[in-house]
Amino acid sequence: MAKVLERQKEDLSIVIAGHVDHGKSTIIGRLLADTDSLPEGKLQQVKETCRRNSKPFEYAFLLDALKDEQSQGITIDSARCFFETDKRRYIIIDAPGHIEFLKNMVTGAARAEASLLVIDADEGVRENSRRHGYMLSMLGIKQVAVLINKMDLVGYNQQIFQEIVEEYTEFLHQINIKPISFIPVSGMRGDNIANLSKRTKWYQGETILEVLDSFNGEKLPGDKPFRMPIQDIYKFTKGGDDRRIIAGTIESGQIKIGDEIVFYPSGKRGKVKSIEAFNEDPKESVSVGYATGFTLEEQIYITRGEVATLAGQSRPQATSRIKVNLFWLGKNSMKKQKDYYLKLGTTKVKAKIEKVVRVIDASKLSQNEDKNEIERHDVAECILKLEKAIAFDLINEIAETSRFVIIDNYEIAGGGIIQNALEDEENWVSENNIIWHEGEVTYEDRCRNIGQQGLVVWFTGLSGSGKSTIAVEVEKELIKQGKVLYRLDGDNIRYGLNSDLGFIKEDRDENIRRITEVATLFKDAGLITLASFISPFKSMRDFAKKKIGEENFIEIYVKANIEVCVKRDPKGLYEKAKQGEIENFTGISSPYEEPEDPDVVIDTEELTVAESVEKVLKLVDSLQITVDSETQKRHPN
Ligand SMILES: Nc1ncnc2c1ncn2[C@@H]1O[C@H](COP(=O)(O)OS(=O)(=O)O)[C@@H](OP(=O)(O)O)[C@H]1O
Ligand SMILES: Nc1ncnc2c1ncn2[C@@H]1O[C@H](COP(=O)(O)OP(=O)(O)O)[C@@H](O)[C@H]1O
Repeated sequence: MAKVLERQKEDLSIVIAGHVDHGKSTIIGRLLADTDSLPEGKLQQVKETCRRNSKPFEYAFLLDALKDEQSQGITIDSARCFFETDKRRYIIIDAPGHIEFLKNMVTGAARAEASLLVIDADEGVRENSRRHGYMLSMLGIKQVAVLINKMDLVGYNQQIFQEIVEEYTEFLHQINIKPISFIPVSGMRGDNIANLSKRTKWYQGETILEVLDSFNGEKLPGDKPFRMPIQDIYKFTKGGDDRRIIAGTIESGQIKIGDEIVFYPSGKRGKVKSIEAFNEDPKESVSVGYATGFTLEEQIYITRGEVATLAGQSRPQATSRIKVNLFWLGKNSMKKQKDYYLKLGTTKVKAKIEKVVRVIDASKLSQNEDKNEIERHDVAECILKLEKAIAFDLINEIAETSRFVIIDNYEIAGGGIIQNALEDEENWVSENNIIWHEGEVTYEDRCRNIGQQGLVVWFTGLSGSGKSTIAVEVEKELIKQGKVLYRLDGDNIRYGLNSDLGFIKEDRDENIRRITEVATLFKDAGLITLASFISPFKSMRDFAKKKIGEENFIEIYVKANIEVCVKRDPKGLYEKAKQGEIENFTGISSPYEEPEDPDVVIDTEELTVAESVEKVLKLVDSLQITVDSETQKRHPN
């Protein structure tokens, strides 16, 4: 588990951004030097090196010199450095690559609460001065100070300063940012960084350090509703210790023992039994910023990616259709139809563009409503369709649980914020006034009653590959183990429930849809369902997995070559199909789409029936969390 954060003096993370060569590194070097945050002798050492190489000393060199030093507490990793004023400790995040910055903002590794935007007085407002402003505004960083740097190059001319102030203020106004101040500075000469400069007598404002100290720090814990994205569940089952610690980092709010937690999107609930801290005594309460864990009175099954919230406080949104504002930094444009991953908090789901509403040029602020793809450096408003519902907040409510990144081919390629939660189109039932009637007995009650969790083991494969043979044997073994289960088989279901369906694609899809509904109900009853169907189409297998729930679903590909299946031909059907007596026969005259990423592949040409069965049982065993019989309840509360 992540170490609990040590917190003494207040921390404030600031992102520093600006066009290349506008002087970010020099300003950072100055800030470190002027606040005595450099290691003993470092300044002298760098000056000495410059002298030896007959190079004029620059404060920017300090950053390079510090990059290698990891031990001093104030040194720099490639993107961050630290310094202190009397008021607090600052973490300066340099945002050169942006992707890294984006990742840090979204994962919480380094989350900026304010920003310094640097503009070169000599060059004036450049494309990136505007783009970076836009990006920060979008990510919800509203505390901004603008540093007009290199004033020495323009003779400390107030007129030039004023013109830039006017031009940039107008731009920032359009993107909803009201800068706290504009400061005329020279990183090179140290004007208005830690001390007011005599060279800008016309400037009546504050130094950079004073402005930093005037930024608001993070909101007090408890100001906002509790949010903790679940990172992991740690199970201890040895030596009488049967705790299940639900771990994560608290993004906002606080909890205490006895509080009722509601997890989203599942809606599951439980009461906090204990609060755990790594290498520390258990605590009574814990608040924002801590990596922590808690246990619950109830044994409920939740997974990474859910968001823990407090009952009675405002709830997060949960849907699989969202309207977002995103900016794209990927080499390849973001396109409709293509699958991406969206990562928000600890959840990661497949995402597709449903609609590009408009594309905005972040520098010129021009808009285009006819584009169908999002190019590098574009900002876009679009509707995303996610593979399943996720929990999140809107940017104005809780920014931390509203920011996301988009992953394209394993790399972060864009990011943004969620503007709106949209109705799930699949939710036609609500439009037809059909409302699921929740009884008072919960899924957890049912599971406790029979001492197991609901699980669907889905066997897919060609006719004759061995699905039924294996499922029948697995069923016998699980019954011996005392499990409560039911086996659903292609032929049996088509015997009654689906006797109206044939083998054209539409009928096969409807077959699997109905079976999925049945399996979902069985799962909800706490049963183990062994489902063996050819289920030749990936889209319907994915549908089953999504509907039943990934954590309660195992996909097993029972694999055997078509030639082998034809040879086995246990029911003589291949022979008939070849003679043209059966139409649309899978593998002969109808396709079978092989699973791309099943939980397990059972190659029945290689394994014996007994070996196949053992493989399945092992997997079922590793996933089935047996509910403790002592806590079994015959009746729910
Ligand atoms: N045209 C055609 N294609 C495939 N299978 C056929 C066909 N006609 C009848 N059968 C018999 O039906 C069983 C498959 O039913 P499923 O419900 O599993 O099929 S599907 O998932 O809807 O594709 C299948 O059972 P298994 O051999 O156990 O797979 C066959 O016995
Ligand atoms: N390792 C194996 N696993 C399962 N079945 C096997 C295996 N090796 C041979 N077989 C034979 O293959 C046939 C599979 O038929 P069946 O289980 O009805 O397939 P399906 O349900 O996939 O149509 C049976 O006759 C079975 O005895």
